[in-house]
Amino acid sequence: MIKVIQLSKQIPGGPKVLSDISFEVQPGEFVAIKGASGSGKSMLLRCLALREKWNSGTYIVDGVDIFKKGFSGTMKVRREMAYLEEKPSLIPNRTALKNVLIGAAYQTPAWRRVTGMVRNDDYMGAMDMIEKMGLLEKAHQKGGQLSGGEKQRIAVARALVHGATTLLADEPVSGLDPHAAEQVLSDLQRMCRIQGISVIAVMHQGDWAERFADRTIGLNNGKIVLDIKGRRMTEREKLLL
Ligand SMILES: Nc1ncnc2c1ncn2[C@@H]1O[C@H](COP(=O)(O)OP(=O)(O)OP(=O)(O)O)[C@@H](O)[C@H]1O
Repeated sequence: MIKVIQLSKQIPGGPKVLSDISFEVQPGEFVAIKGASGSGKSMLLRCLALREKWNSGTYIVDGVDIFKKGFSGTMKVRREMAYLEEKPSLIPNRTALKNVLIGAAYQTPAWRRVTGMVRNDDYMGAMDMIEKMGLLEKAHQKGGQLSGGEKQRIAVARALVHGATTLLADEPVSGLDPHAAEQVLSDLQRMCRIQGISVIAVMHQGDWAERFADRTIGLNNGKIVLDIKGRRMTEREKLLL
């Protein structure tokens, strides 16, 4: 379980972009973050991934107080929380499989990377993730030859290949056509339901959040103004974003 208590973030010498953010996310929950442009959605994800320093707040992951643990807390977040940036890129002339294996590169000794030899375990793990994203038949196709939706699904496989339990995804369907977006989101939904992976995704456009997420957290001006579970947003609530 992830627990965020009173997270605040101020840009050095600039504005406060997140104020008193508190929420919990259960294993297997699919949480959508919504809010107008500039409301702090990407900043919130980057803070959860520890890509941005928090000014204040408490961060508890599986019962571990991350900031109290220092370096080992940071390593826990790096291990357990996979971050998928908006429009991730694949290496176009490498296969989908190689692109996923690169996701595990920091766990691979330099000599293996130089010789290009891949551990059987890594190979199996990468193929397993590609299969979970429904793309086994594309594993040996070059990254540059995949469609936008397939690239995104391979990027999800690459982000999760080290065994992360949470995916932090910034606009995972931006720029995709509706069919591809639907496939990406239903894969993510399946991962939550079957494998208990938690997904926290910025999904501001359209009604994707309502259709695929279990819960919607709404931000306005760096503050949580909505936290809705198991139902659609009312028209009045939409006006708060
Ligand atoms: N490095 C920075 N320096 C100054 N201001 C920043 C920086 N990063 C973010 N901000 C500001 O923080 C606020 C929140 O930014 P953030 O990128 O989280 O917004 P967002 O809700 O994701 O917007 P969008 O939907 O347009 O991507 C914005 O006002 C932005 O200008």
